[in-house]
Amino acid sequence: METHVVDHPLAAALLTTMRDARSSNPAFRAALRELTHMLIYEAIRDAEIEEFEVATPVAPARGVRLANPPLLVPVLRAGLGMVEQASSLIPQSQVGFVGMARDETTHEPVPYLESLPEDLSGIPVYVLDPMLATGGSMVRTIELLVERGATDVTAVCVVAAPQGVAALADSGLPIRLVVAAVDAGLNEDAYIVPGLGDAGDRQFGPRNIL
Ligand SMILES: O=P(O)(O)OC[C@H]1O[C@H](OP(=O)(O)OP(=O)(O)O)[C@H](O)[C@@H]1O
Ligand SMILES: O=c1cc[nH]c(=O)[nH]1
Ligand SMILES: [Mg+2]
Repeated sequence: METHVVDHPLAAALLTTMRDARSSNPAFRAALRELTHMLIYEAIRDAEIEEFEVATPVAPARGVRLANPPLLVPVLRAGLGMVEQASSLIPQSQVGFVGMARDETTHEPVPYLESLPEDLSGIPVYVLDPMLATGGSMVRTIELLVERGATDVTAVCVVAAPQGVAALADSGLPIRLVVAAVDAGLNEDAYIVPGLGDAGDRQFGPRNIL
């Protein structure tokens, strides 16, 4: 599996704000928004383009646009904090939604919402979720996409554990990973260490289901 770690001082500074337990929910959300900008910028670097002609005030010029804009899929809740920035960078993109909550005892993902186009064949899909811990939620999400015909999926994450990266690689699913950092591991509650805590709670407060 292709893994691209976005190694950049500005990305590292934003990630530091997200890691810092003293950062307020609004500060955490703002840093995630800005960091998403950099992750998407890197993720789309090699996307296919098509050319067309534009007229400047002076002369004709070569214009370019994305040949095949991606479908963006934030994984609720935590991925919601990435979707506005991603869709403003790629205004032609459409957005689908997956709701997934990890059971706090078993650490297994429990899907609770699936709002996606019927047929994803030929459409690049960018899954947005800041956290890749055991990898269970991301693998389950990509399985939902593959069931609809997706063959080109990019996971855009902020922090990953090595176990999550391995789970994606071992899944055999058509996936590449763009991430700001791969941390040391997981603790007994399957939280990433050092990580940044619960990315959903740090944006929105505690969740009330599961
Ligand atoms: O790799 P995994 O072990 O599956 O863990 C990662 C998942 O956990 C978090 O969501 P959570 O279940 O906390 O839901 P939330 O976004 O609503 O807080 C995170 O946003 C991922 O979706
Ligand atoms: O560290 C972790 C693991 C799962 N989900 C989170 O939000 N954070
Ligand atoms: Mg959470």
